[in-house]
Amino acid sequence: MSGRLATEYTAWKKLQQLYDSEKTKLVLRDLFSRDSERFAKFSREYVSSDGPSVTFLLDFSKNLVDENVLSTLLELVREAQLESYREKMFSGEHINTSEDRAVLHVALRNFNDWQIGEPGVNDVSGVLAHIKEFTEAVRSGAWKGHTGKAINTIVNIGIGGSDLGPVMVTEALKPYSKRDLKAHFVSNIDGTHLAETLLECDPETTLFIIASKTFTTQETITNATSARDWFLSSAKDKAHVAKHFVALSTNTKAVTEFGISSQNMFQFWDWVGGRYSLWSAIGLSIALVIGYDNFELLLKGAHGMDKHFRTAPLEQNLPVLLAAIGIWYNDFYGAQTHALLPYDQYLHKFADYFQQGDMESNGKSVTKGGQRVDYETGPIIWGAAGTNGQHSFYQLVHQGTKLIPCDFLAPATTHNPIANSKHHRILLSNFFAQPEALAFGKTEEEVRKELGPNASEPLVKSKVFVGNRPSNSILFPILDPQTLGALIALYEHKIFTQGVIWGVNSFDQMGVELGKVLAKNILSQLEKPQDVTGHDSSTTGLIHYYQKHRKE
Ligand SMILES: O=P(O)(O)OC[C@H]1O[C@@](O)(CO)[C@@H](O)[C@@H]1O
Repeated sequence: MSGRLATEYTAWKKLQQLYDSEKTKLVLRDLFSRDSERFAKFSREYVSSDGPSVTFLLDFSKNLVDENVLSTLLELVREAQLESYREKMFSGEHINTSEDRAVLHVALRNFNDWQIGEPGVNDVSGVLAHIKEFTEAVRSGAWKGHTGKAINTIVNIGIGGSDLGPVMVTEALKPYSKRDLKAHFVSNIDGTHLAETLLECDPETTLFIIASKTFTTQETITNATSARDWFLSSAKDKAHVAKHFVALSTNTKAVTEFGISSQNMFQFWDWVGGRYSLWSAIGLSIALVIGYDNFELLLKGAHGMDKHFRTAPLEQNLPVLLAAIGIWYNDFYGAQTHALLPYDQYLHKFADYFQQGDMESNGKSVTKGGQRVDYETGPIIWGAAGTNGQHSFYQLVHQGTKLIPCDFLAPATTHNPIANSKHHRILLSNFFAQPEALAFGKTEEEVRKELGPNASEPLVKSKVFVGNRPSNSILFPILDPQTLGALIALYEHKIFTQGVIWGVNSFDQMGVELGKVLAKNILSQLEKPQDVTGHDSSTTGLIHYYQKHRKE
């Protein structure tokens, strides 16, 4: 049962023994040379069961596993009762125990496929209808600003899950965007973010979207207030706010107190986690940019993956396979990070998105049962689009002292086949080559043969690639809304599965609270040096230096 210490599982102990006894034998050069069927055995093609067609290939053969390791990892998944916990999630049980909430982002893309009893679930379709109606009005020009002009600019003001999902998806699906509708995303409290954005905006043709689940987040409310002040400095009449401000929130009271009417509010519910909210009203900016129909394809692509995750046998279950293999490195090989490396410029925000998605979910050290873990939990998620990463951090990934499991993702077909797709062929040649280099490296013998007999020993040694560095490769036909939806859901369910095994609550975020409280206290002390009390000498010294050197 989840909430237990993972190290208590029998399968965990077996995995430790396997690691200790088999590690030196799990060498990819040997595993591949011994088994010509390895790729066939350790790759799966995903094909959506219904809804919009989605297919992609997951090749996990370049991982440091054999059949025995993989089956033992799946034993661990079973012993942690993943399947039972998965059903609790899908059925709306309050598995977010610290906040007594259900976890039902799957209900946002369910299209009434499954009956779920949680209050609000039956209102999802109504909110989607409101999103459809509103986005079509704005995109068609029917929605007019206070001087009668159509909207040509949207500014989403939100942070964390109220920003990262819309940013990542609107970047990823730019080929589907309405190019004459400019989208901006303001998240940082740093005045620079809003100031620089407003330079691009005309108050007569700009729509502000205030995105905040709680509608209390200091950065967002401060930015929203300043944006409203900026707007009113030219529009003057507060009545005009209604044509240029909408809100996305669970907090109707706070929205109306801010001055946005409930008619201009798109509601969602407490069972939507911030980092799982792009499928909800938080996705309004996405639907404005790519159109409601494509937004619906995004949701339906995710729903197809939900059905796969809910029903596929563990051996065929892609989120479970990714989760299990990730735990093998994180908890037995000592890997501290996991790299997401999309070979698609449109996915350049993919890793950023899952920094919150994964690290805010599983960056925990206490189980749901209140025990401090004695094992590693959530990995550090990072990454960048290929091939840029190859000219930045791949040196360390290939020849550094750290094991960094990598996920490579790529579309077989580009949206931009310039130069007769020459660019795409070069991109994909790297997508294929990097995992090969990481897995199989280059031996000292191969280096000597290449450099000849006169090469110095240090030079030879510096050119050896030890290899045996693991990766997953995900290859899909083209990056369209439904495929993106399925890929995001794939990783969401991977994160869920790992959280169940580690016994942590993947759906609260207590760790973000202390900093906020301390900052509020310091904010009240920034005026004068004598105001600064109750801190260590470092914090006090820093604040005094700031007070001495600030100009404003
Ligand atoms: O949507 P909101 O309520 O403004 O929260 C924004 C973000 O702040 C948090 O750090 C929680 O405080 C993230 O979990 C959340 O996505």
